Amino acid sequence: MKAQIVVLPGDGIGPEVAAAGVAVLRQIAERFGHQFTFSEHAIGGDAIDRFGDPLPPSTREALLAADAILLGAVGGPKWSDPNAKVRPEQGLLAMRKLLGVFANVRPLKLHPRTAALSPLKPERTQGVDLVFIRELTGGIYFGAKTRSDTDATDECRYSVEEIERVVRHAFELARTRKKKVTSVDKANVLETSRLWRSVATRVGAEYPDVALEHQLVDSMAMHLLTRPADYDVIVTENMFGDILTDEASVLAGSLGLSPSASVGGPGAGVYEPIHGSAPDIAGQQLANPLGTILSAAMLLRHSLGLTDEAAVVEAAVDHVLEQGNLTRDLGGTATTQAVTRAVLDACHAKAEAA
Ligand SMILES: NC(=O)C1=CN([C@@H]2O[C@H](COP(=O)(O)OP(=O)(O)OC[C@H]3O[C@@H](n4cnc5c(N)ncnc54)[C@H](O)[C@@H]3O)[C@@H](O)[C@H]2O)C=CC1
Ligand SMILES: CC(C)CC(=O)C(=O)O
Ligand SMILES: [Mg+2]
Repeated sequence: MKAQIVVLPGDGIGPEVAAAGVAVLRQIAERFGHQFTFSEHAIGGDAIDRFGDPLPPSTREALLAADAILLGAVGGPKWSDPNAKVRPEQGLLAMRKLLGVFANVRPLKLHPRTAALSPLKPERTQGVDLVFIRELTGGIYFGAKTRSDTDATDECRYSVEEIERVVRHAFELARTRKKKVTSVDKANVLETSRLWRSVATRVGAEYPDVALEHQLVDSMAMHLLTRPADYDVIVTENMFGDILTDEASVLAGSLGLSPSASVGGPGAGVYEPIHGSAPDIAGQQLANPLGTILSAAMLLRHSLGLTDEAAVVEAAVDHVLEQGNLTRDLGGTATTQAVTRAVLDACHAKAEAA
């Protein structure tokens, strides 16, 4: 198959992990006889430096013509002055809005070797297999903002349509899994959450085969650490999902292991690790590339329909974890490039065996 893949390396460790994802996709294309074309474009701080715009027109044009998009990460201290007129993260938000990718799918599957690194007792993490569906194009990140010398505001707004489509996405996914949806909100305080809860309840009635429970976000943050194996699909609004998924990544052993797919728009999906640009380790080959490589596997499955190829990549990652070829965040000493090389070797072996 032919596919145009737009690569957005971004800032900090973004280029290091994006290179790992591209290397794996190139090898899969070669091994399985696909023609993937890769084109790199600017986003975030890199784009501010080069074009004065965190999502320049050349990048927008490429995004709209792509079959799939692989992103590293954006942001960093260089562009983080609270008084800066323009910020890298605006490029990321503008891209999500441009593509209409309202459902951010963040799976959390644990590998026994790395789950053992989690601060939780093994009996607590046993059997954890859950997926967050985070609403991605609405809520407080996209509301009107004001700031004066004396105060500031961020508006949080959700329409029924925005809630309904993402909740429906969660129910459809739950039907293919353990048939349970947990809808997370703050309905004891927020009007947007009360609307969220009423829409989730109405949509849930259309799925009598799927159990629906509502959970307040503060206690959800606690339950994720005390009984994570009780959950299947967790659907929530943009900011709550952003925060809960970083928390949940700890159960897997490292934030660097978590992939994501942003889907639901009319065009291409966006695939990126859930972590940020990690300025504290950038440029040192310390970044764990596995979250990005697993995002590349999601790209193969969800945007290109290449399920066998995606399974080869996921099996290769499992093999590398099993072998203990680990970056520093997982207690190892391997570099980003060495772990990527190990995944490429394992992909080769798994594809031969397939
Ligand atoms: N999608 C994106 O592009 C995102 C961008 N950001 C941006 O990233 C910048 C840094 O934000 P932080 O709050 O520090 O979050 P972060 O996710 O970049 O880093 C948090 C901690 O996790 C570690 N870490 C993250 N990814 C890792 C990996 N692959 N391997 C090993 N260790 C890893 C970092 O070294 C750091 O100690 C900010 O400018 C923020 O806005 C944050 C989240 C997502
Ligand atoms: C700019 C932020 C919304 C990025 C982030 O933290 C994320 O998408 O996980
Ligand atoms: Mg985040």
